[in-house]
Amino acid sequence: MITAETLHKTFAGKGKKDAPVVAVNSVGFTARDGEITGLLGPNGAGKTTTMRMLYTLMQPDQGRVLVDGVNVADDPVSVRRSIGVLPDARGIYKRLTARENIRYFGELNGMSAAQIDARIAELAKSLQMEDFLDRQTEGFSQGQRTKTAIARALVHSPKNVILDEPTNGLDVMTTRGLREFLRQLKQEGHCVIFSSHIMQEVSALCDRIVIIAQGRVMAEGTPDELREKAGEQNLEDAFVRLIGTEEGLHA
Ligand SMILES: Nc1ncnc2c1ncn2[C@@H]1O[C@H](COP(=O)(O)OP(=O)(O)OP(=O)(O)O)[C@@H](O)[C@H]1O
Repeated sequence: MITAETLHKTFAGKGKKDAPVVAVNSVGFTARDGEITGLLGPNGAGKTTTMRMLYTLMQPDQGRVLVDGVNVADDPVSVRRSIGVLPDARGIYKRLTARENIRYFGELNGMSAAQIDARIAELAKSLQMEDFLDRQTEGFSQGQRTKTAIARALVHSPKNVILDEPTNGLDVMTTRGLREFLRQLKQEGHCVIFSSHIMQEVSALCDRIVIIAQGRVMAEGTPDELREKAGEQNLEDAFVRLIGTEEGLHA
């Protein structure tokens, strides 16, 4: 379970005249185990910055993050072991094959060679990576890179999974496969958080949705709760009403 409490993050403006950018302004929500929680918001809403604070890459100016009850600021090392992260910059090593990229992370997490091999076989099957698993990743398509980065994030079977725009740039079939995979993680009891600016993506997958715009949580709840809150039958109309603009909510 991941809880964000009143997170704030402001970036200093660059250049003499630039004002500071308030990227995240009092964001709070809880992502439960066995559920998929979606952070939905237009470009620049603060999703990536929020996620970076969840996965210990960035420290909030105010507020705190609890992962399974542990304050990230108190024990970032143990928290990192219990989370798997697909960062916005996928950052896979291009000289290594997909298998070597995944294996390296397994080693960093203290897994044995046999454990790593078994886990890679499982992930490669679920993510349909078998055809390119032993190719060097230089020249990989965006979908192949994303799958490699997801497998690498999950090699140590982390309880909590944080994915920044996982379906960005993926084709329809790959997206469907990935959705199935995320549902499988949920069924296994993992806590899954992912971000997206595509309303249809979030509504197809999420148990709970946190709508973020201009660094703030505009609304939060199940799709039904959001429809009720907005007084709209149609989820898309509900989003538009809650966010106050249609900008950025479409594919
Ligand atoms: N390192 C940084 N320095 C300065 N400003 C930043 C930095 N990182 C983010 N920002 C600003 O903070 C705001 C929120 O950015 P963020 O990347 O969190 O949004 P996002 O919701 O993930 O957007 P997108 O959907 O476009 O990826 C933006 O105005 C962005 O320009």
